[in-house]
Amino acid sequence: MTERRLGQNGIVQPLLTDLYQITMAYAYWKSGKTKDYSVFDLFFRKNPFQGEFTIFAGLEECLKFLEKFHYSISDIEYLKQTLPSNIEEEFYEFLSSVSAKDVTLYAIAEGSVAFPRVPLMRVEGPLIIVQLLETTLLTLVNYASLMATNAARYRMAAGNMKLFEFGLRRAQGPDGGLSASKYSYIGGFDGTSNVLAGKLFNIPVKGTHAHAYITSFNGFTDLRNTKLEPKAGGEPRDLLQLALAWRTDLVPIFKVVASEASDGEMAALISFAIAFPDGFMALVDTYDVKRSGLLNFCSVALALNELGYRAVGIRLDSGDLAYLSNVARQFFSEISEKYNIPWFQDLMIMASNDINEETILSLNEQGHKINCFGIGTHLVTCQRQPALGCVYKLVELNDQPRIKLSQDVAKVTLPGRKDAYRLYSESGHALVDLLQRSDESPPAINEKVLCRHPFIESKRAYVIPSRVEKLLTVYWKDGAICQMLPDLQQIKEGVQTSLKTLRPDIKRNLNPTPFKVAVSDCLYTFLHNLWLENAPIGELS
Ligand SMILES: Nc1ncnc2c1ncn2[C@@H]1O[C@H](COP(=O)(O)OP(=O)(O)OP(=O)(O)O)[C@@H](O)[C@H]1O
Ligand SMILES: O=P(O)(O)OC[C@H]1O[C@H](OP(=O)(O)OP(=O)(O)O)[C@H](O)[C@@H]1O
Ligand SMILES: O=C(O)c1cccnc1
Ligand SMILES: [Mg+2]
Repeated sequence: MTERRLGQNGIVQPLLTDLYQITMAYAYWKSGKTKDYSVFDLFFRKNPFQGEFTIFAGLEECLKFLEKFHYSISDIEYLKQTLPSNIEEEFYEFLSSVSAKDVTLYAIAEGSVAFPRVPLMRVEGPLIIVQLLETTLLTLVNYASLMATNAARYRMAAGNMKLFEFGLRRAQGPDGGLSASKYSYIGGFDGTSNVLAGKLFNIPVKGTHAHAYITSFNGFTDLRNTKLEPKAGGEPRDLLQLALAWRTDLVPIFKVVASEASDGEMAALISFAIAFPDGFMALVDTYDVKRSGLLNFCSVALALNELGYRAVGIRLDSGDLAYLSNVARQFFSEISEKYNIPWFQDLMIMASNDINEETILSLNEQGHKINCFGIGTHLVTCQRQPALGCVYKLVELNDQPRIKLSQDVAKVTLPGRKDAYRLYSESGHALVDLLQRSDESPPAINEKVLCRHPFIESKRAYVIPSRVEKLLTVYWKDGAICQMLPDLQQIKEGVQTSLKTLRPDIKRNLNPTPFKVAVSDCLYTFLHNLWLENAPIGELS
């Protein structure tokens, strides 16, 4: 079967929802609302991480959910036991017959940048069914988009450095861990340590070793085998003897006493190099990076080189990562020059240990020689902002607009069935996202269009777009996915392409400029008239 099917999350099913969706379904059904036709918008109100953009993700999983949206016999049995006993039997018959065949779902492209208030999805269809989808769609979009956004921010901070996601052990459970691996890859990571994610989503898997591996060796007597066949074939050589000879040679470069270096660590590195002579990567901070780890690593790497193998690099997991990376690179360069081994100066220096976006930016400022990060906790738990506040709001019922009022203007919903367009400048930058009523004609290239702030009357601007992109397109109709879906790799590339359309000031880390989201003149008037119609006039006394 395709990867996409393999990747399907087994626990995503109709009962993965809030009870109130099902109790509302019964009350809707009881009050004869089975034929009512609804339009819901799924959107967020604020970008996460004090940023001014969000990456939309999770669409494919939503579509897979619609494909199998059906209450099984055991689901119905469970609901019968759980809901009050007065619920009529016919409701359960109705519930066992529901599917998403009468639902139509429009969405923006998965991996695209998105902004507050612009629907990520517009879901239309029978009120009861579309309401029943709320929680599941939200849970599929919220974390996925948050994670992809977090990863995209790390990618921007890290530039061309390699980024690996190491978060499974710290993630919000197995499902959170799996989603984190998938959506951090989409957002810009190069791979994951999560083997199941690698298998399910075809993501590159990578890894080094833990401190336990190093500390499990006490000394050379723990080594049962020290022989390694040269890469080109021939008689196996004693890697330990070769490495020890190199260690003696290197002592003057490292300006340490050979006895300071740990023999247990050296033994661990020898055994790992024998197991993976072509992929030798060493954790060097177990005892002392400068006095032991780097010296032992370089000795083993040079011994491997004698046998025709190229070591990969080191991992630093504690201490001052900027300083230690500079020290390591300096040694690698000296060795490269002294022994005329050009690639030695380019060995990989991976850093890990509680890295977050700010750490990467700070390391960049300080100057460092790291070219790869392994990132877990902060990335997968989105520690800086643990949830994206996507909501799902009714905007139209039976062709009548619906509005949700609030004391907080930011929470007032934009009523009616709407379309969204992204207007671009001649240079290719996105200028504004424009929301219009669906029956308005779309903005046209090279024609002036009035873009209004949804709530502040005086804030408006004319825009003459050089390109107009229709953001919401139909993905699900008549019971089937109706667009070719991009694979993970294409979505990942789409994220970077989409981010390139944003001006740098919108993407910067500190006090970024908000991207403008506007409404058409027609939607502005419509919204404010409806607001006045629905807002009760109070009486002062
Ligand atoms: N040069 C640096 N600039 C900014 N932050 C750094 C720098 N080097 C390391 N860090 C960060 O500082 C923190 C150091 O954490 P902590 O004090 O727990 O680690 P440690 O003492 O080095 O390691 P451990 O306790 O695992 O031996 C980590 O979050 C790390 O990512
Ligand atoms: O720091 P994170 O971003 O979460 O990255 C993953 C961490 O997981 C491992 O540590 P481990 O679980 O062995 O424990 P430690 O915290 O004591 O290093 C690894 O050495 C990293 O430090
Ligand atoms: O492979 C690694 O180095 C790794 C994997 C998970 C967590 N920490 C490190
Ligand atoms: Mg750690």
